Amino acid sequence: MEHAEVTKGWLPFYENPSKPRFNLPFGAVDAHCHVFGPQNKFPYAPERKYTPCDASKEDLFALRDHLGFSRNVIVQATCHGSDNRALVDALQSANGLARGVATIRLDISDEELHALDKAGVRGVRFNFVKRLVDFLPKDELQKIAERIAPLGWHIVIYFEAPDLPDLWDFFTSLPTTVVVDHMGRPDVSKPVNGAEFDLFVRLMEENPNIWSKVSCPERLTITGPKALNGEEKPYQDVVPFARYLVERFPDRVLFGTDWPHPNLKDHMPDDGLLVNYITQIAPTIELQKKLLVDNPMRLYWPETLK
Ligand SMILES: O=C(O)c1cc(C(=O)O)oc(=O)c1
Repeated sequence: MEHAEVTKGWLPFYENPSKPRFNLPFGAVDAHCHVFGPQNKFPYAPERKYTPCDASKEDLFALRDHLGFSRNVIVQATCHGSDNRALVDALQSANGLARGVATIRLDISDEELHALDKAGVRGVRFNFVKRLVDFLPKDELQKIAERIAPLGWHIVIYFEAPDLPDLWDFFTSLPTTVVVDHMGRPDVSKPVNGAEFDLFVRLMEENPNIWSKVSCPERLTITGPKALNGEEKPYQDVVPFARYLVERFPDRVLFGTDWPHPNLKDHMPDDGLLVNYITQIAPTIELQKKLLVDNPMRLYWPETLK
């Protein structure tokens, strides 16, 4: 099998992250993380826009235990396209402690859809970030939405803030719960009460089916400080945005590490310090429990709550 070279300048995930000072609440879910390959078993998709370092299920589960999470939600990474085999393999190895978000095409058969559901997939991802994917036409996405809705799945959307006005009608027409990746990627140099983030807040305010991941400060930050070298209050420029959403929509927010942090150019965070970041955006025990336990369990393991 041909071995693809890792994209130039690719930053590998942080080795030996520190132990978080923040004790995660019992049953905490890392609701956004990925597995990459390993490519000799699960080759990357021909249409991918980057080739990462492998980041295996074993590495992911070891990180989960080290940081003190109980469960993972593994999101299909764009480098695997709509080939969900690495995701399914990880889900099947997780003893029920992982759920998945897949990427699918409309030509998927009902049998394949049900196999994904059985493996633990509970959602599909629609990606509108130009540097990551060639978009699928919206009418195709609409049809995918109609196929997955009867399974009780939800839709994860990834887009950048300047594209929200154009995508608004599409997003608000979706028939399922909708989860926005990384707060819709606000420009954090703009005010938290400015027009750009106001629009995002309005999206959530007017559409009770729309949730947000308050993840990826390491991606959104401009002035840091970075989660490195023991920094206890990292990414202060992102805090007001995430904290606003956590306090205003406490029952519709999720947090994930985004490990292994694809496409970071500037630095690779120490994941232990990234966990400490959570106390800045969810300052009370009650908010922490909703963000890290109650909300992800309701969305991904509802059967355990009956
Ligand atoms: O911003 C990114 O580069 C990025 C990429 C991917 C992916 O390639 O799936 O997922 C993410 O959550 C974020």
